[in-house]
Amino acid sequence: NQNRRNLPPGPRGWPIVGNLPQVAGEGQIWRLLTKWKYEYGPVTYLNLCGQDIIVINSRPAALEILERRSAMYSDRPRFIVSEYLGSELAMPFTRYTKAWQNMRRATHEVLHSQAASQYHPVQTEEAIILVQNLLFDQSSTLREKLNASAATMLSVIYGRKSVNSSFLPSMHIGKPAVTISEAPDKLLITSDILQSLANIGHRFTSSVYPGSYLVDAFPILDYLPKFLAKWKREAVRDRRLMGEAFQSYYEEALRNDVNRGSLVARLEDTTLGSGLTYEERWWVTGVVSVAALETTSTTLAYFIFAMTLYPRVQRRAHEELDRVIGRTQNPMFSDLQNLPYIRAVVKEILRWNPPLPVVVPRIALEDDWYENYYIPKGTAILENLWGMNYDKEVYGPDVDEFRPERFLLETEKGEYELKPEVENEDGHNSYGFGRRKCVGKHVADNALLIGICTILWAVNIEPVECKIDLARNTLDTVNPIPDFQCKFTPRFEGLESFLQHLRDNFEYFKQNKD
Ligand code: HEM
Repeated sequence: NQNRRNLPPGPRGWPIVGNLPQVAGEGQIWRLLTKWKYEYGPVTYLNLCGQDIIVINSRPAALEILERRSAMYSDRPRFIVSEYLGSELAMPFTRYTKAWQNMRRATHEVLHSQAASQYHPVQTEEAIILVQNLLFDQSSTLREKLNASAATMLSVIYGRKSVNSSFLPSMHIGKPAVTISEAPDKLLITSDILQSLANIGHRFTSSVYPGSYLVDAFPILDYLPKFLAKWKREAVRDRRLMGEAFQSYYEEALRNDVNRGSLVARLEDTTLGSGLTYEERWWVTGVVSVAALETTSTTLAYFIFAMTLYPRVQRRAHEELDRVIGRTQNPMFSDLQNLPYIRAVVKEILRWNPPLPVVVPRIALEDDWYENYYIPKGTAILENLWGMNYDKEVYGPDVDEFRPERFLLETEKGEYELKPEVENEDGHNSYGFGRRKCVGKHVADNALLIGICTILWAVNIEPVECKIDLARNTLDTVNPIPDFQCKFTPRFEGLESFLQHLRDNFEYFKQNKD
């Protein structure tokens, strides 16, 4: 094919295996892809054992290919192990099918920007609970506290009563025996739903990591019978475990949600779930919970980490909060319009350390051209969101720095306002592009805005002298959680009783007591 002479540039590969040796075993692949971006440009060509891959490294290329031509680029390629795990039921991994459309429609219905504002009250209350836990709860780890806060979404999906009755970590006896990072490829389902959902997420995302399974490079290996293929046995077993877990969460929610407001109840009681089979309904609710949980809690962890590294940013945020909100009331969603610095902090966190630096690839459904480059039909298209967020031409030479001011203009009074071009735009690329763009984006933004604002309003975050380990080489498409220590202290006297007073008057808390 003459056109193949016009494939985008990329690193030279080996005969037969192509670029596999360069990418296989390379943890945090987005850093390597971003290094190549500076050598080869906005689109890079790779070949993994004959599979064409084009990496999209720039926002203009992503907008042109994934948004303007989205009809041609919304399908996912086939990953054999992921298929055995149940990808056809797991929305972020599903092919571009009628079933995906029905799942997307049902989830969009409860997550679009106006629907998302219904959750403001519970997100505001959850932010207060998080602050209380950060300051005064010595019994759980930082990660557990952040996960519990991100689990607000579970109450939307499964109903508040279900979440309160059994899902929150404080209700569980003992800690899970194995943590996520110790066993990413062995699925562990425990009585702790938050831990189990995180483990399910890692099982899927690590199964699509480039080069992680030989069978995806050499599909002929799929003909091996189960007794000769450990990966197949494990994937079949894990699919069963996930299905059983999702089904039990779903059915427990159906029993407990007497108010019938949860996504689960709406899927059963209204036309929302009409295009979905019973099995698809418990999978979609389970998988959306997975997608919501760790992305949000990892972003909160990076926020706290950034505050330990950049006290100057924390000081400026405190100044803005003292000026706009004061200390006699807690932040509300209606305050955010007057808090440009806080809004810039949230944008900068998502730019600086996106929880998903690369995304499950798409596939080109037809032969196509981008600028003068040829994209053959069947090419896997990989979004390098990290590379886009670290684009020096867009964000300046200091892309490694955490600097919210890049989204701000300073006024004559020495205050800040958001640059007009980011007032209604994300300013980063971390939610992806086109028809598969994150469906939970509005809920996620709201949780981060009110969570980060409330933490900064109430708490001083200081580093504790320790070795920070950011170099872990997980073979996964998700950003590893920073491992660090810090100290939280109240920002003003009387905070403890003020928080308790707020909590005593919560709707959420009252229902909790019923
Ligand atoms: C900071 C938080 C979050 C980030 C950075 C994030 C990012 C992303 C990204 C990059 C994708 C893939 C987009 C693509 O293929 O181009 C995605 C997909 C998805 N996200 Fe999120 N997400 C977040 C939170 C959430 C939340 C809170 C929910 C649910 C309430 C959610 C539900 C989903 C679902 C269901 C998909 C699959 C969409 C599809 O394939 O149609 N996410 N997310």
